[in-house]
Amino acid sequence: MSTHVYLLTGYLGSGKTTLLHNLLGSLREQDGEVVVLMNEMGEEDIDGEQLQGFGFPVKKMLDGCICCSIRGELTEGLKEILASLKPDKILIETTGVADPIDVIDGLTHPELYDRLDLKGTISVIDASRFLDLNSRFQSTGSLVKTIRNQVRYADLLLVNKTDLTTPDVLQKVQAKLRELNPHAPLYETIRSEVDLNLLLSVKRITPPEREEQPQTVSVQKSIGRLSPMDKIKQSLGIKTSQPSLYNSIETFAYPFTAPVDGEKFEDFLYDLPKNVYRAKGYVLFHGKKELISFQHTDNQVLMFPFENFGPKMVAVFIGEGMDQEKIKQDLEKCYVE
Ligand SMILES: Nc1nc2c(ncn2[C@@H]2O[C@H](COP(=O)(O)OP(=O)(O)OP(=O)(O)O)[C@@H](O)[C@H]2O)c(=O)[nH]1
Repeated sequence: MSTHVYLLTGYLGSGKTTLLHNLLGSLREQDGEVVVLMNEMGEEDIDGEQLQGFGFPVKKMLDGCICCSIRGELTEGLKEILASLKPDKILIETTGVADPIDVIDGLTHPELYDRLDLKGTISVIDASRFLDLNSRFQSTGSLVKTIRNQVRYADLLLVNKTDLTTPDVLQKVQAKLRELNPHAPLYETIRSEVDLNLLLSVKRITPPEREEQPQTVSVQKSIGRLSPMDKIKQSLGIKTSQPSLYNSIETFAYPFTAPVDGEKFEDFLYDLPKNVYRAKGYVLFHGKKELISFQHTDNQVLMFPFENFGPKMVAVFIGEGMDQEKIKQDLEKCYVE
């Protein structure tokens, strides 16, 4: 029997890890082996630390983006998981800037094709930022395709963070999502809370249901038949040699050398330039004992005490064209003199 695979996608900070938390919490009460495969951009793993403790193996790929190591790490990782753990389900959380098509490429590697059954792609959308990201990236052209593909190729859409938006904006978000993907079931959520059974019964949307894509499919005429990977691409209506848009995204990690002033650090996060899409990590505030886990997306800063076993004090930044030196200098001003 093949292993069921669920792909969790969505832009940076949309709520994928929160969804994994919820899913693992519910799956713990059911039978069957579950393995989580996640990748974290940058050198440090922040989300993985927070997923420990559910009793399921969490396999991490830290070395860059899932889509760039598709024939290497993802394939090798999956092969290893299948051989050693023989799970019933694999949940894959992709980095927020992965194009689901690239990941589907990896899953359709010839050696894995028969052993994995991709049940569907679940896309988490940050309702409070979707319209802004869509128009902002449209003007730069850099990530808009990835963001749209995360919607377009989803088999189920979770419109998350509805608590941070108004009914009016929500309606516009839904209209835009429906334009991109008229068929996927769509659920509004807060903190990615949704009935587990709805997620697990996700079904791949088959080609006739998909909107016609403007791109033409380049069939391998010389061979006369399509490889499994190209079949998937064809079914998705895309070219077989689509370049990844990932290249323009960069990450860096900054290890803290001492505790910081809490207020200065909060200001630092709020003042981060717009081209820093995400910052997250663990930090110690001067005079306090407990570690603080922080999360930053462009309109939100969240901090909470973190009592798990001791992760390193580190900040990870994800963005485009970031002035790393300036960010590090600003961060160092947060140390207590
Ligand atoms: N207000 C609010 N916050 C949320 C909601 N869902 C998630 N969050 C918070 O948003 C932040 C980002 O959520 P994550 O689940 O880490 O998002 P992600 O998509 O895994 O982020 P990346 O790993 O960077 O791609 C966290 O601090 C969450 O607690 C929501 O519905 N409402």
